[in-house]
Amino acid sequence: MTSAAPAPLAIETTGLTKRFSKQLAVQGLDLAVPRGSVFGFLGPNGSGKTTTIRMLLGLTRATSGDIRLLDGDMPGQLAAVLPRVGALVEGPAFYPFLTGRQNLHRLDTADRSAPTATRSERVAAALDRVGLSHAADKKAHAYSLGMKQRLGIANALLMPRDLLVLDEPSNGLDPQGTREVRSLIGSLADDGTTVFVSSHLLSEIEQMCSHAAVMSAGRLVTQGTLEELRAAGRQRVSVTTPDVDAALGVLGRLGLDPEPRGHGEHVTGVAADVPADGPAAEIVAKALVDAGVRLRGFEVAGASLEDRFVDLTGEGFDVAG
Ligand SMILES: Nc1ncnc2c1ncn2[C@@H]1O[C@H](COP(=O)(O)OP(=O)(O)OP(=O)(O)O)[C@@H](O)[C@H]1O
Repeated sequence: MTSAAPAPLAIETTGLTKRFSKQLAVQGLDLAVPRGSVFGFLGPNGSGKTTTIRMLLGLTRATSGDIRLLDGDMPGQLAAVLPRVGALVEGPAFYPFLTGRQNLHRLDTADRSAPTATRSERVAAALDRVGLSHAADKKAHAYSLGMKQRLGIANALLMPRDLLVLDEPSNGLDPQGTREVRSLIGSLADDGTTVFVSSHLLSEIEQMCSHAAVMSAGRLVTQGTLEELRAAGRQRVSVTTPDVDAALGVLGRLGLDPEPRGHGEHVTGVAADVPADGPAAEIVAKALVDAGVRLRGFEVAGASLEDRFVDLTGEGFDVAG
């Protein structure tokens, strides 16, 4: 599934495939990342996310398929495209006995497209952007993991970027570090930068992304806006009412297959699964009310992305933040 409105794409891959000697790590990937989106690249460990990101950035060659990054072909137009892309992949190596600021100066020196004259200013701005100004002159070995990760993101922000590619930016972080990184990503997107962020945590993607793609065993199983992905799943409607027979009749007439909730004399209502193309919850509620069914409770459940993804991949996802 792709986004309904054909927006200009920041990343587009066609049939992208990577084979390691015996193993197909990525198979026929057609990825469409709209500009301005915060795009979550979700999948369990080993599903091919890092391999895909490495191909996108020209760090490894695709076995077959095409990549367009910011309208340039990769890796053909790598030299023109990469200065517009900030990346955090496998965490940059920092010198522990240099300060955060000194580390960024060093990394900026290595970037030939980065003007020397503005270096100090840009380093200070990047540290400020990630909330590390107060720790700029502390040695990197004294940084927490979350601070190191933010320093890595600051490195990606030393130059103005149209696209940020972040591979598992909150991997290994405690909940506080995870929150810091998450809110930082939200604020980057507010500036209009497209952010492509991988994670194996569904909750993280749900909290910060506008779009997502799901990988399973090297294949893309779905992509789209979070609303599209949610809407494509089944839901379960549960009604609490004393008018059980009437409610069963109404739901049946809507094409659903309702069943009573509760046992014997303790039937408290009815419930029914609503398929993705079934009536919307508000239609069900209105039909019940119009038919004079007295509602004590009306719940819609199962509209979670987790259910949807488990349906699609047959795998559970880590949901903990
Ligand atoms: N250099 C390599 N040589 C051989 N196999 C590899 C290599 N790199 C990755 N793989 C394999 O390709 C598959 C996809 O790995 P990849 O690292 O892309 O997954 P991932 O979704 O990023 O997982 P993780 O979150 O654990 O990094 C895995 O089965 C992995 O073992």
